Amino acid sequence: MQENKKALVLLNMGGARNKAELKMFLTNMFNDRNIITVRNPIIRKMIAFFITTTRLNSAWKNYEEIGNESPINKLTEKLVDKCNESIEGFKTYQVMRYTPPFSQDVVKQMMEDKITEIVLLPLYPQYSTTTTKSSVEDFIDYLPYSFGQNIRYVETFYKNDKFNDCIINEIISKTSNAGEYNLIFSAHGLPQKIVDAGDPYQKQMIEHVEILSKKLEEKNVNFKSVNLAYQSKVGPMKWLDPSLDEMLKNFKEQNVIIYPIAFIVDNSETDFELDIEYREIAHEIGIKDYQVCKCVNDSDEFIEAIKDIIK
Ligand SMILES: C=CC1=C(C)c2cc3[nH]c(cc4nc(cc5[nH]c(cc1n2)c(C)c5CCC(=O)O)C(CCC(=O)O)=C4C)c(C)c3C=C
Ligand SMILES: [Fe+2]
Ligand SMILES: [Fe+2]
Repeated sequence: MQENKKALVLLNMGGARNKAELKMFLTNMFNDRNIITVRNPIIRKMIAFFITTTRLNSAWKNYEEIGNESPINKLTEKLVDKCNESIEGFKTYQVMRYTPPFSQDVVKQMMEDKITEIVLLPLYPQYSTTTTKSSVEDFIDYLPYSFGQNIRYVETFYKNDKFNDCIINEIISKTSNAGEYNLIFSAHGLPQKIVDAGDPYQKQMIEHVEILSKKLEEKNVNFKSVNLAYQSKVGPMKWLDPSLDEMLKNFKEQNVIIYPIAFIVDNSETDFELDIEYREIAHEIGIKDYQVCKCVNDSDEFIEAIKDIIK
């Protein structure tokens, strides 16, 4: 009888290691039918070409400020290594959606490794068609038909208690005086049109913030205020409200702690946007102390949460 060989596959977005990869990232992202939802692939290709061409140089300047690459790749690799050291019974792989390693190549490797059972873990706590669905569909597209049904995926894990403990502990580590700080959960934004078409991301995000607020209350950690805002708007369309820029304006001469609630590992949106760009905005507004929490990354606590999430 054939031995059962299980794989845990971490799915993430990817990010640029250099300027050529930023072009690749943008091209692949804007050709994704879950991101640009126009049906005609030729029109989508034209839109992708237009956005990539106009955005490339200005976007690259942001990566120059964080060492010429996104931290997302190295941090996801560290997480994979730690899973391989600590999670028994699984070989862990990573797949990125818009930069290598791509599904096609990893699936090929997994078939060579004679994997017979797969658990997909998209590194997005809340479900979105633009992230979870896009990554899972892309992976399954490359899985040979002969592999059969031995595959399952984690749709969301924002309700997982161990995961939420990781978030709470990071937030608590930022101050010994919560009453003096406003806590802002900052989520990556989404076009309103995608939510109106049925994407559950906003609803789950609101629920996640409620769960975390309750957990803080239970621990008797009482922030001056707890808020949810959306960062990283791209283009002229309406995106989810309130934006992080607008939210920060409420806290002139006050202290703020930001938690990046949509991400598992730090990336350009945390290291550049939150830590550099929004910090400057906060300074201009007159915010006194502005702190950005780290994502859960490859912390021992998060590895324990993964064990619980996939069990
Ligand atoms: C229409 C555009 C975009 C949608 C929708 C979108 C959704 C979305 N994205 C993330 C997570 C990440 N996005 C990242 C970068 C990034 N995102 C967009 C656009 C959309 N995202 C762009 C154009 C970029 C590149 C940077 C830039 O030019 O602004 C990243 C960072 C990758 C890295 O380089 O480190 C992450 C992570 C989520 C969770 C999400 C929807 C829920
Ligand atoms: Fe994004
Ligand atoms: Fe951005």
